Amino acid sequence: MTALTQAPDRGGPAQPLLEVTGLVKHFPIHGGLLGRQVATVRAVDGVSLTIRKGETLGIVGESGCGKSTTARLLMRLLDPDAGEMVFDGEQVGGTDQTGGVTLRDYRRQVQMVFQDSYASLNPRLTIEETIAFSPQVHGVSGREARERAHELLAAVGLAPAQFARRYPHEVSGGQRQRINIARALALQPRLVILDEPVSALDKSVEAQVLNLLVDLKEKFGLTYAFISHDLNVVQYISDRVLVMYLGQVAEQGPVEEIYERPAHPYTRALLASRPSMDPAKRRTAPPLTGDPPNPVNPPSGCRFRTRCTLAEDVCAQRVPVAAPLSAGHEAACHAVMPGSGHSAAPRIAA
Ligand SMILES: Nc1ncnc2c1ncn2[C@@H]1O[C@H](COP(=O)(O)OP(=O)(O)OP(=O)(O)O)[C@@H](O)[C@H]1O
Repeated sequence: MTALTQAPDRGGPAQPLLEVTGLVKHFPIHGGLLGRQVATVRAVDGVSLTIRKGETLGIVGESGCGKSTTARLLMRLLDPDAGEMVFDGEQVGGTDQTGGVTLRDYRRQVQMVFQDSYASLNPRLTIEETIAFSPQVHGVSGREARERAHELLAAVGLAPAQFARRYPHEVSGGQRQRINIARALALQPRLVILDEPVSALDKSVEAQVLNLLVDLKEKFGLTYAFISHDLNVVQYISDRVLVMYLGQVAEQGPVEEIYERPAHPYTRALLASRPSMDPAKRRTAPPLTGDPPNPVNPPSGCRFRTRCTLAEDVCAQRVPVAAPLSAGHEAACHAVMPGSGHSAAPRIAA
């Protein structure tokens, strides 16, 4: 048995693997003849989250709410403007002097799978070369890296004898996404960030790839952050769910809590807007209307207030903080925050 088929001891499921506090990423917009900065897109604006060992954290929200920017920050493909990241108890971005995990080591332990399976593969490399590339960069011998590539091809359901020598354009979209997954696992990561990994696939292929991801997580002892705008897919795959709105966290909690007892009006509206065959799952709240505001100039106070049926004066005046609702479930909404001044808020006992 080789190292790849043996899941290393990664600790109990409740321990945090990645803890992120106050993550911020603003993009400057330049314009005019002199190319001066004319505006700032507040793509991610104070996101805090925890991904526990062995779990899948689903991240949902409408287009433009900052999911992909969050994914790139978690992967450290982008540098945050502010915020702290702690990976398995160690500060991310440390040096020999400061201690902590170096970015190079972090980027080995955290890998990413993107939506566009074709764009993320080099068309000039065979599938075997594609998967073996990163291990070789990290000092694994050519022979061992090729063996690892074949083992991973088999693990993602592609017969090595049939696929190893082919090029990305010679396989289907679903097979290409399997290759991307194999490539992401080649450095034996602990955390895999999946950014809309099944959104470009047909429904039947989508189900196969989702089941494959579930199997691989078990087999290799992985932890996932799963980003998607598809609430049904996120419900299927996640243990916990984080709902983003306009660069911030609206609500987070265990998957059953979020889907059965959503507290934030945004989560309720999102769920009411999703396509469902089950009438009981439809229209539990008014569905979403309109588009999210521009993240260059977000509304004051609660960012959702301009689309919220519960909005009151306090929602424009104060930024809501996350209110704890039940174990691990919290929502940033004045209407659920005891003593917030919102007419629907629980009263604080004297
Ligand atoms: N490099 C960039 N420069 C300027 N603005 C950016 C940049 N990248 C993202 N944005 C903006 O940041 C906001 C968040 O974008 P992001 O792609 O993270 O959202 P998303 O939730 O992943 O959306 P989608 O589901 O459409 O991919 C958007 O308004 C987007 O236009």
